[in-house]
Formats: sequence, structure tokens, C-alpha cells
Amino acid sequence: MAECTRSMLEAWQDDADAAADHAKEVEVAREFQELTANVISHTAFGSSYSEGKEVFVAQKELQILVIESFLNVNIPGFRYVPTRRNLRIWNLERRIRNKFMGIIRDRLGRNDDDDHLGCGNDLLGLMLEAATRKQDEQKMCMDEIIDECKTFFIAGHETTSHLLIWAMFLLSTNLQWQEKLREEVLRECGMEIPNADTLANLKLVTMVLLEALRIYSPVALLRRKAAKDVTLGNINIKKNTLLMMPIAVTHRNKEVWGDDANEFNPLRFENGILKAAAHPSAFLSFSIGPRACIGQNFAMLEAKTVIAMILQRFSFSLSHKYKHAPIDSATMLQPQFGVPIVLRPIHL
Ligand code: HEM
Repeated sequence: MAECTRSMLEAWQDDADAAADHAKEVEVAREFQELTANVISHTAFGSSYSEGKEVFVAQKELQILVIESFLNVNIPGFRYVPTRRNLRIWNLERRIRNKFMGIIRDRLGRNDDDDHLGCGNDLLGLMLEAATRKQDEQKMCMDEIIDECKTFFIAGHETTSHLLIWAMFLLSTNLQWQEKLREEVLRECGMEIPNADTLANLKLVTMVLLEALRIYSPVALLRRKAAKDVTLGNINIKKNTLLMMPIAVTHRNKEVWGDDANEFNPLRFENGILKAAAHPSAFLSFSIGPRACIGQNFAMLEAKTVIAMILQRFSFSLSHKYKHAPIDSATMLQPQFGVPIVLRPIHL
């Protein structure tokens, strides 16, 4: 995580050093997409990172094609017709599966002395270990492992990237908060790469990230289907009813969050998430209950590391080219025209 971030920041620093005004304009939306894809690929695939990332790139293309096809009028059986899009989807699905099988076969065939599990100390290795353990009754089959890897990429890549994008946007438009956070980071971490202990002390950074998640929740809508007849408040809901929970709307509800619900105020999280609003479950960015995000600690750790490392090295402000036009695309709350930010190295 820190290594991927460091190499991105070194490239920013080199560009800023080479510029006459020692400033570098960065389109952070694009940069963070690349960074979070690198981080999740390293975490899931470790040493097989480059093959893993290739699969993830194909997976992303597939995701876009599938979402586009959801938006078409649904004609029964049409997904079996060999249209150009369907042929591309089938081809990508085949390629992704074959590539995964190649990585898995390679792992199962290797014998690495440094590796106590035998299959690799990354997410894929842990799943393969679970799949091959002899005494385990509930083994995972290969298709389940492949599906889990895909889920982790889809669930963990763009969401974290969007958290970082909007956090940078908010810090570049609230310069006093940027300065407060930099003081905290330099006090707790100095110029060292943040570690588990120092990250735990970054209270203001955490508050700003939670406020970014509240105002620009990457997942803007949750969908559920009632498993049985149920009464919510004074509404009776029949079994199989489809429910939509508009996070983006509830996160700005003044009755729940107070009169400043539309404003950036990280201090509302001073006493934790449960006490930030009138209702303890008002914060829904990671969902709640048994299907809540299992990667939330990972995402917060990653976002804290990246923001802390940026603050250690750069001061930044929003470029005049920025146009504020967040759009709820089929998957995520996107900045429609990107987020260009002007960075200035603190240590020239
Ligand atoms: C800021 C970053 C993130 C946000 C805002 C986020 C948000 C969410 C939300 C709202 C859900 C529930 C979806 C639903 O119930 O319909 C979810 C589920 C999930 N998330 Fe995240 N997520 C983030 C990062 C991650 C990361 C980094 C990973 C993996 C490393 C991850 C893995 C998952 C998985 C596997 C699920 C499905 C859990 C289940 O259905 O049991 N997420 N996430």
C-alpha cells in the first residue's frame, strides 16, 4: 500500500521539480483509480501481481459492458444472441477465467520455503489454502475462489478511489482543515511512512474521511429485497418487495444530521460514528448489518495512508479548471469532469 503510494508521489514530485513554478497539476480521479487498482492487485495476488492486474483490467471492461447492457430494454433471451457486445462479453469472461486458472495452477504447483502456507501470503493464497486443506469440510471450489477475487476487485477498487478523490477535493477547498491535518500527520508520523500505530493516532484524518464519505458516499444507493413480510416504522412491507435506500439523500437529511447537513464539518465525527447524528445508524456508506462492507477497515487504512503521505509532501489547491458536476453513474458517485488539483512540494 505504502510502496504503491510512494511511487505515485515520487512521480508527482519529479514533475513538480521539473516545472518552472514548482507546481504540478494532477487529475487525481485518474491517478487514484490507478493507485487503488495497484493496491488491491498486490493485496489479492502478491507476487502474481502483474498477471492479476491484467485480469482486473479485463474485469473492468467487462463490468462496463455488463452495466451498459442492463441499461438496454430487456428482451428475454437477448443476452444469448451473438451481438458484437455479447461476443466481447463472452470473450472477456473466457479470458478472465483462463488467466485466473493459470495463476492458480502456478500457485498450487510451487513450493516456496519462505511461505508458511504454501500457496502465498496474499488473499489468493489464503483462499487456496482453505480450498486445499484436507480436513476442512467446507472447502471452496475454484469457481468460488475466482468469483471472490472478482468481487474483491469490484468492491474494493473504485469505492476507495472515490473516497480519496472526494477527500482531496474537500481538503483542497477547505485549506484550514488541510493545514490542521498536515500538523497532525507531521506530529504523529514525522516524514516516516505511516504504520499501524501512527495511523491509529490520526483522529482528524479519520474525521475528514468520514465526512467525505457522508457528503459524497461512493455507494449512493443500497438495494434490498424483503425476505418476509415486515413492518418498518409505520409502513407494512410485503415479502419480495424491492427496497431502495438512497444513502446520498439520507446523509444530507437535516432532521438526522442537523442544520449544517449540507456543509463540510468533520467535527460532527469527533465522538465517533454512532454519536455523529440523531440516529446511531445514520451513517450508511459501508452499509450496516450482516451484509455490511467487509473491506471497510482495509479501505480506511488505505485512505489514511495515502492522504497522510500526500500531506507530508505537498500542499494543494483546486485547479481553476475544475467543474463541480458529481454524477451518480450506474456504479458510483463520479466527478463528471475529473478533479484537477495543483500540488506544490513542501520540501523543495
Ligand atoms: C471507501 C471504500 C468502500 C466503500 C464506501 C464500500 C461500501 C460498501 C457497501 C455500501 C457495501 C454493501 C453493499 C450492499 O449491501 O448492497 C459493501 C460490501 C462489500 N465490500 Fe465494500 N466498500 C469499500 C471498500 C471495500 C474494500 C477495500 C473491499 C475489499 C478489499 C470491499 C469489499 C466488500 C465486499 C466483499 C462486500 C460484500 C459483502 C457481503 O455482501 O457480504 N469493500 N461495500
